[in-house]
Amino acid sequence: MQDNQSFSVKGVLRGLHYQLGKPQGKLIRVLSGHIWDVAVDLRRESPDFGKWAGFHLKAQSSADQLQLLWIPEGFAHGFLVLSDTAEVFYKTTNLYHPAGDRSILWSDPVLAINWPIEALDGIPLSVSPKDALGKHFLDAELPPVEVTHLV
Ligand SMILES: Cc1cn([C@H]2C[C@H](O)[C@@H](COP(=O)(O)OP(=O)(O)O[C@H]3O[C@@H](C)C(=O)[C@@H](O)[C@H]3O)O2)c(=O)[nH]c1=O
Repeated sequence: MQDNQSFSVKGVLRGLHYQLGKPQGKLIRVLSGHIWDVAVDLRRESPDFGKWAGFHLKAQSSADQLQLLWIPEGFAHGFLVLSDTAEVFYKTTNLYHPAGDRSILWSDPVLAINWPIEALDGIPLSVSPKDALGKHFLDAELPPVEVTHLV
């Protein structure tokens, strides 16, 4: 539906983002560099609700397999750039919908995401003002329960 591309330097942390109203599944590919990518299950009906999963994603070199990560609708998404620079390309299942744009705090203590900050070799984290004001998980406005998931 929409193609996005972002460029970031080492230490940039984006997330944890999701959209209300027009949820976005995301197919992630790193064009250059190395990121640690994380998905958080926000589907209240899911047995994995509130759990996170992290993945190292690197650009494909001639010897490597192509790495693509699929993040379904109903998940929050974020990543931390571990290489000097990184270009990330991702396709989404819905268009950007600013009114539904939401951010959960990357450092939320309930989620307790184990970001690989030690891999930054002392480079400080860089979080946007918007993401620094992300909601705590327990205060976040979550997507509605998907009736289709219950049957
Ligand atoms: C994502 C996006 C942002 N924007 C604008 C809004 C704002 O002015 C500027 C920067 O927005 P952000 O700070 O949200 O950009 P960014 O931190 O790159 O947001 C992305 O982060 C990763 C982790 C995701 O999961 C993506 O879905 C997306 O939310 O770009 C668009 O116009 N269209 C878009 O699709």
